[in-house]
Amino acid sequence: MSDSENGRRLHAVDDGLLRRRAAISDLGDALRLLVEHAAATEAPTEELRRAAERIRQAAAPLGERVRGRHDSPTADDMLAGVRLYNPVTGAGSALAPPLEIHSDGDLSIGACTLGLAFEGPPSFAHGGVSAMLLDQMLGYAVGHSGNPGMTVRLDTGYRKPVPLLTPLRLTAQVTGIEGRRVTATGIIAVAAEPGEILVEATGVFVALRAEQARRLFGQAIGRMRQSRAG
Ligand SMILES: CCCCCCCCCC(=O)SCCNC(=O)CCNC(=O)[C@H](O)C(C)(C)COP(=O)(O)OP(=O)(O)OC[C@H]1O[C@@H](n2cnc3c(N)ncnc32)[C@H](O)[C@@H]1OP(=O)(O)O
Repeated sequence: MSDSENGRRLHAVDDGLLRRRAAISDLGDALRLLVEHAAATEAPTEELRRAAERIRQAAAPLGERVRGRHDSPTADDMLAGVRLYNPVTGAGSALAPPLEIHSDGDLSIGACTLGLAFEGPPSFAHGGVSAMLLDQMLGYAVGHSGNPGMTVRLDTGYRKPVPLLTPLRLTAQVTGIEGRRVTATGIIAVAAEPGEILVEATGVFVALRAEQARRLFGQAIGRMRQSRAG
């Protein structure tokens, strides 16, 4: 194959991948709308039954070709950090708010708004949801520092309840690195009052030894390489 033919082929593959990622995001948006409406609806009982039937019908074709536990989604790029179904940040996930994270120097900054589907105490977020957001924030900061690891400890302090339907600002940063252990801290605040801490967390992350990475993720990485080669 000539260079230009190869270039055209790669370009076509990229276009296909981009279109698939856009479609996954679109489906994610639709699912999140559904989840939020389902948590908030006061529609008549018969409408709930009709909706349940229509949703089952819509889900059926998606279930005809599915991946197994160790297969990466074909649209993901684990090495580049593209994880479309991450339950906190994934654009394709029905469960994700989704939380959007970027870095400003050593500081990781996140933004999201939690809908009624995330309710714990009336009108406020479930405490486990706050812990999930902070685990992701801290993990991102740890990865961004160049020392990615898995959470081995997450301490959360709940100072004030986190309001739903209110833009939130989250921040995180690495505070210490000792051998394989990285410590990070983070907070959740209302975006309009970023100085007032609602929830704070400190996490300890441990870098995997090569044999641990092979034991835990070897099958998934092997399948990802196979599917890329094919
Ligand atoms: C950009 C990408 C963004 C991605 C964000 C993702 C965020 C989400 C991250 C997660 O949620 S990860 C999923 C939840 N975590 C897990 O499932 C991890 C489960 N734990 C394990 O599988 C093992 O603990 C692990 C393989 C990580 C480590 O096992 P080891 O047997 O190597 O640990 P070891 O007991 O030797 O401890 C290593 C170090 O950590 C320390 N350590 C372990 N547990 C600890 C703990 N609980 N608190 C404090 N330190 C702890 C331990 O003292 C030791 O310190 P030293 O090296 O200084 O001796």
